[in-house]
Amino acid sequence: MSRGKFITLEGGEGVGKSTNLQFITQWLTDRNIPFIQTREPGGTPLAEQLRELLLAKREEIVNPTAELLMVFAARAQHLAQVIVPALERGDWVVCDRFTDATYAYQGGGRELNRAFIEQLEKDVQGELRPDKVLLLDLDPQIGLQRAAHTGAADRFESEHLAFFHRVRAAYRERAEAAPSRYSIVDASQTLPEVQQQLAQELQRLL
Ligand SMILES: Nc1ncnc2c1ncn2[C@@H]1O[C@H](COP(=O)(O)OP(=O)(O)OP(=O)(O)O)[C@@H](O)[C@H]1O
Ligand SMILES: Cc1cn([C@H]2C[C@H](O)[C@@H](COP(=O)(O)O)O2)c(=O)[nH]c1=O
Repeated sequence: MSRGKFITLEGGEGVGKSTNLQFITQWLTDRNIPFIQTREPGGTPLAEQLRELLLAKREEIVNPTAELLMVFAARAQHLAQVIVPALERGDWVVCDRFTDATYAYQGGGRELNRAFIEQLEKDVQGELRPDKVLLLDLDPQIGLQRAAHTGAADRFESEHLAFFHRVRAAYRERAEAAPSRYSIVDASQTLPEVQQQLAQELQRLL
């Protein structure tokens, strides 16, 4: 039994992750590829509770290091309980955000030390990295406008525009540094154009 493929979908707020996750899971279903769909932060009962704590708006200012450690606490649980067993069974894992989001939001957005994130990544994940990161790239101003139609803003969505420009730049920097593992998809295109590119990227993984 060969290990399943690990695919992550990344991008700023309102780039179309939810919409395109449905497309990706339908694409896999149509080809009888066994997969699980999951998300970060989240994916297990404990990690979902940590997600709620992370996303809730609150009076208290959340310390960026505390935020980073909570993200990795949720990830450790998610990896042990869900992601690693699925990959070992031969299932593909389609994950809505993973560690690239940490480099983008906590590294770029919060400006935390990158070496600290790298150390946590090594300690929590060992050698495990996604086989393919699909990065939906969009001007944050457009993304926030799109996201505004999908409900009340959470703690991250309430950040200022400069935060999201740093998030986007950090994502792009990572993707441009490793083009074989990352695919940048221009999310300002029409949905059919975005999905045509996603299908091409998935086809290459077969
Ligand atoms: N390529 C596109 N062009 C125009 N509108 C789009 C496109 N992709 C998605 N949308 C629309 O943008 C809105 C946000 O999309 P979606 O909820 O999929 O994004 P998201 O990245 O999951 O957002 P969030 O992170 O806020 O949940 C939806 O109304 C969706 O229909
Ligand atoms: C994995 C991860 C996520 N975040 C932030 C990014 C988003 O604002 C929320 C998740 O909500 P969404 O429904 O996926 O938009 O969490 C983060 O800051 N760091 C991370 O590692």
